[in-house]
Amino acid sequence: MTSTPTIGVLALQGDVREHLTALAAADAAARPVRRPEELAGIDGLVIPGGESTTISKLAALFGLMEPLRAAIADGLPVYGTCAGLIMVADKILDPRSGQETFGGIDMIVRRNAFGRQNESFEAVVDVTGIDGGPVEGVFIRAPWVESVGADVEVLAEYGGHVVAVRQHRVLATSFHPELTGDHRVHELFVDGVRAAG
Ligand SMILES: NC(=O)CC[C@H](N)C(=O)O
Repeated sequence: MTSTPTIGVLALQGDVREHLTALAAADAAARPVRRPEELAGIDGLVIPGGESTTISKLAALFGLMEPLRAAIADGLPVYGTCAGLIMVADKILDPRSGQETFGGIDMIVRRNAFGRQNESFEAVVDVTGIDGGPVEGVFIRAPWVESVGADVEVLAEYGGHVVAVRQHRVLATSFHPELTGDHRVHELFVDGVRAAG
């Protein structure tokens, strides 16, 4: 692959523009993806936060559920943030009825785990594989990872809970790094996409 991979941002809901900006800063060619045809030609995909129940519904409506499941199973590198982490989980502990995921990481996640009382906060998180000190994570009604399978790497914990994981080419964080102007998590993902090519 060339040194500038093309990375899609799933544009059904969420911080699409901020992810496009962060990916461009991490030296990727980034573009929104809404329709199954737009999956062609991408080297990786970011799934933004938002509301996982809505993303699940919209993905089904746009005909993206099966193509994306197949692409991930086939090795497409994906980075999911917050609701995006939920979308790449093989299992949700507390799904809404009918809520589905794309899967990709052998883990069980708990939605809204950090609690409604404290719905949104920022915290510094040490992420394995990221140099130069901890990253500032923005947690917005964030999930945590309840348990992981043997092939899943835990990259970060916060408050005793797993908040960043990777399995093969799929990376996921409970927090939003696209809101801070620090692009190191996106760089970690883009480096992984280059290595996969
Ligand atoms: N900021 C977010 O992405 C919130 C995730 C949301 N609580 C969900 O269950 O999908």
